[in-house]
Amino acid sequence: MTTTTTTGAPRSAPAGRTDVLRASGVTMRFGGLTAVRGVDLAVDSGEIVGLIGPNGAGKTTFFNCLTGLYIPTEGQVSYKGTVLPHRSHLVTKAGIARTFQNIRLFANMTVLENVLVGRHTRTKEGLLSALLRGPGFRKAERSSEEKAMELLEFTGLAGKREHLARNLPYGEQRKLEIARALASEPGLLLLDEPTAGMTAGETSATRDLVLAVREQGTAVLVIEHDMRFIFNLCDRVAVLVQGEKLVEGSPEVVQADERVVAAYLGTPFEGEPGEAEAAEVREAERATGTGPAAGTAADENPKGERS
Ligand SMILES: Nc1ncnc2c1ncn2[C@@H]1O[C@H](COP(=O)(O)OP(=O)(O)OP(=O)(O)O)[C@@H](O)[C@H]1O
Repeated sequence: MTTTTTTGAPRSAPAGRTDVLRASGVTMRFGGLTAVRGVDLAVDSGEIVGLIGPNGAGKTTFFNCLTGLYIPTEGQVSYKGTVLPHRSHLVTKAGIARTFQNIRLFANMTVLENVLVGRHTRTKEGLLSALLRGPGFRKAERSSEEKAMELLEFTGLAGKREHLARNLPYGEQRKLEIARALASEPGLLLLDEPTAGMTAGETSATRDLVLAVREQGTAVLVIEHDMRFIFNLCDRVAVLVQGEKLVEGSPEVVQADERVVAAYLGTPFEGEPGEAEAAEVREAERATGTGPAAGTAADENPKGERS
């Protein structure tokens, strides 16, 4: 895959693969702020796709639109050909699981219990029952326990099954989050900055884990600021800048795209998302005399970069 795309609907899965995720024209506005603008993105079976972009580019907002936490202002999201509801537990039930930028474990529950809670969408018992550990949950727990232990073996945490989540080292807490997400048996796993704050060794272990997740048949969409991690791991990478998809393609194509480098360095470039709107505002300010006077430092440096 070496295509570079900036516009257009998400393409269909290539031969031998099937559509897992298709996001079409997803836009999310918060009042006057458009955090995500008309983003198309597809993930196919067997793929690991990276989503990168500078701080505030809209990556997490886009994830929240995919997982039903936000109702997109425009656009729609399908999973395996079915449009998803705007309810996060129904999205999980449909087959999309996620981890969050900040660790969200049940700190005072054991490692095993955390994974068992993650099973609740695949059992008849609800989350409340799981948290209260009522009789119905205990029965369902017996059949879930085997699956949970498999996941703990898979993530290398089986030996710590009885440890409280809060006592795990940071890297293992991140692993536990992934194990818990996998407990819902997803077809797509969304990871939001899985290596943030990790040592090089932990990052490398996370890479191996994500590759193993793919081997087990779960496609992955991952947000990450660690470029080395993304470019070594992903089959395809999409770049968001100011809420818009700027580039999408193989890691080689994306790394070589000078617009991506410029976006990270904060250097203006031709056709930059939001640049046309910014130029209109500057023109209006000039016309009404409300903007900075021509020739000032601010006018020459419209992005307000420090020199
Ligand atoms: N609930 C919200 N209400 C208002 N504005 C929001 C909300 N969530 C996000 N934003 C704004 O939307 C923009 C995109 O934020 P978002 O967190 O999605 O970016 P990001 O690419 O994930 O950034 P980072 O890499 O720093 O996590 C930012 O300007 C942010 O302030």
